[in-house]
Amino acid sequence: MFVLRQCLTLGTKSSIRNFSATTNLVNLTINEDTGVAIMELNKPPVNSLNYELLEAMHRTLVKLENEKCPGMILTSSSRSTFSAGLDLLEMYKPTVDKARRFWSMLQNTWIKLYSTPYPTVAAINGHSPAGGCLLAMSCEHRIMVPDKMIGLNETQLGIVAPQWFQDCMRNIIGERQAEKALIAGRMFTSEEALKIGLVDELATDKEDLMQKAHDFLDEQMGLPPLARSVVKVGFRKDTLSKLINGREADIKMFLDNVFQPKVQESLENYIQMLKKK
Ligand SMILES: CCCCC/C=C/C(=O)SCCNC(=O)CCNC(=O)[C@H](O)C(C)(C)COP(=O)(O)OP(=O)(O)OC[C@H]1O[C@@H](n2cnc3c(N)ncnc32)[C@H](O)[C@@H]1OP(=O)(O)O
Repeated sequence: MFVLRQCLTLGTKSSIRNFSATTNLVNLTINEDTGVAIMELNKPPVNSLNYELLEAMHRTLVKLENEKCPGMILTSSSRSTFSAGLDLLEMYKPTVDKARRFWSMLQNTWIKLYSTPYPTVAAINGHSPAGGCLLAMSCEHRIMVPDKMIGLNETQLGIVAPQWFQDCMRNIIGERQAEKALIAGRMFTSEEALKIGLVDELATDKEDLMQKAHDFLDEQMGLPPLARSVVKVGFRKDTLSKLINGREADIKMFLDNVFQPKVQESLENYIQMLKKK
């Protein structure tokens, strides 16, 4: 543990391999002593998930899988935001081809993240609405800094959280809480999210956040990895298979939904509102 902390705080070059050169959108740091990967989303200002960021994430997850990563921390380089969710500009007046390509990459990335055999922890160092919340919920453990917001707020935007977003939430906070949260499109403060189990721990600041994330991975990496991963994937397989076996239907649902005039109107108003802030 001491070695790991020293590497992180001092940035000891011999112990950390940094792959940020391969893609600027995701900074990947791997500790050579422990193998632990830190995947830092780096699309300023708010890590909105456009095709390019999703593709960079997917590529990074494939790399980690090939290298038999023992554990991964997902976090963000933004000071305010973990991820602002799906990039609204990808959904506002797209061509059919662009929308289809975007949604398919979102599916690819989520399937990879949700099915990782190794332990994953979301170090949520900022706001985490909608697709940002999905990323956090796809990790095994969630630790969040205080005074930020997290949740699936789609309803409030006049759009519908896809079934697999909803399933992820239901799997974590249970049927009743998820139904209430999803119908209202409710955003929770960090403290409220802890109370309902949407996040597992709160941290005092970024340093504490990363320390707690490493502590979680240390504990998980002490377990027999094969048994651990079989149980994890077993718990997730129904949610995964639903999407994997229904990818085309899910794309069709997205396309039908996103091209509705009412949805386009809601997106336009929301984008304008964000720009005027
Ligand atoms: C039809 C099927 C739908 C499928 C399901 C959809 C899922 C989704 O994920 S939809 C996206 C939902 N996301 C949100 O509701 C978040 C919107 N953003 C915010 O609430 C805030 O930006 C914030 C709390 C995340 C961060 O606040 P702050 O630090 O104050 O930053 P600003 O609001 O000033 O934003 C900076 C900059 O970024 C633009 N922006 C914010 N979010 C998005 C986004 N999701 N997509 C694209 N662009 C976004 C914002 O417009 C600002 O732009 P500029 O004015 O040009 O700087």
